[in-house]
Amino acid sequence: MTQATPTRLLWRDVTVFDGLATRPESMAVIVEGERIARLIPMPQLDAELAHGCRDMGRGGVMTPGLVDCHTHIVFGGGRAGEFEARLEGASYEEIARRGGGILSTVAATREADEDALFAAALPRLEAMLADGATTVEIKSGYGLTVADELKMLRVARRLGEALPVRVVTTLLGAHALPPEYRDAPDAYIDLVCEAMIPAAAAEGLADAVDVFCETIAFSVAQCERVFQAAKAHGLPIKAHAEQLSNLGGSAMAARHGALSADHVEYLDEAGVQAMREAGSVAVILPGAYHTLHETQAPPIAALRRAGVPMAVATDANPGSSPLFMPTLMLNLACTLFRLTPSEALAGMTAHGAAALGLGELGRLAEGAPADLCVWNLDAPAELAYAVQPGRLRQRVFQGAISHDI
Ligand SMILES: N=CN[C@@H](CCC(=O)O)C(=O)O
Ligand SMILES: [Zn+2]
Repeated sequence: MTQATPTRLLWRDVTVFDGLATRPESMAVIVEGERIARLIPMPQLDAELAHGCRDMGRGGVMTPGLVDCHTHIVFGGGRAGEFEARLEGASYEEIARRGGGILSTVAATREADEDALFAAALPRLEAMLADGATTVEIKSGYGLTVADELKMLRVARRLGEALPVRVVTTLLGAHALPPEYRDAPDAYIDLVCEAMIPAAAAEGLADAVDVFCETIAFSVAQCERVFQAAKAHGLPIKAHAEQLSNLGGSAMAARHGALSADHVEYLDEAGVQAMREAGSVAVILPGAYHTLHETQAPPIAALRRAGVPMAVATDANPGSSPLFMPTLMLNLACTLFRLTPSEALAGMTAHGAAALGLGELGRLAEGAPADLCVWNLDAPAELAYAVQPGRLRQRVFQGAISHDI
């Protein structure tokens, strides 16, 4: 429930995960307007500091608002049939090659108008907010015509206006080859570069440009052309890469200064080093790995050794990750990929923000934006340890309380 927010809000005795690590002491936190004004050990909280503050309660765990840096939550239709087909033995790639998978969502998304897409996506986004998200990236990629890609991006922008959340939009025109270009993939890339990117940039609808670099999608050379066009329009870039095979898309993306390479199950040492040198974030997507029953995990130890920041996201989409719960991903990142709870939480706060080029977000620090969550927990690790809805006590977005139980 949204409430009128006074200027100064005070929490006492909270355990703080600051976006990178848990603070060792019990803290007091004061929010003033849209910023965190004070973040201090409890003993330093005196009557003068507390004066005039609204008491927001005592105890619990405070984290930055969760940053889900990779989602596809605007789409038409559903893919339960494909889920069944996979359980009967078909692979994700086979389904894609026979025109199902992403292309079946493309057909349903083209059919739907903006209002229908908005109405379908709204509860998905609401579920993420109820689980602590304050920033959610949303990709296009199920339209694959100029008009339908822009339609998806407009819906994403509308979602950000309708709910107390920061929506970051990404143009993913190079997600799959649409049927009408079946024999002319380079001509489709021409369309992405010469029409889609300029139109999205002109209307201010895209905050970044993404590609799917994979044998069932686009080659490294084709993705590189998309990146050149994006950069010519001043848009940051990112890539779905090394999900099902090792094509070298992550290294190419890194050479172009990509914000992130996402999935990266098949990333090799050269790719890790290219990402390290470029400062690209590796976005780990355990939901797709889990749903597709993949067997090759991302090279977590190599990424850790190289100091490549690892983000964690839902990849919420109708096919490979129909999972709309950010905190579930914290658990899966730990259980499937052996991230520590602290690494997983950093992946959905500080590093998730970095993967979007929003370095100021995802941190609890004096002067940082007041996007934060208070959880009914004793320790931050519990967020990754158990999968349990309803633990969110308070959610503050841009200094305003948007959830308070
Ligand atoms: N890998 C490509 N794209 C999406 C899947 C989208 C879909 O299957 O609809 C992903 O991130 O997993
Ligand atoms: Zn994706």
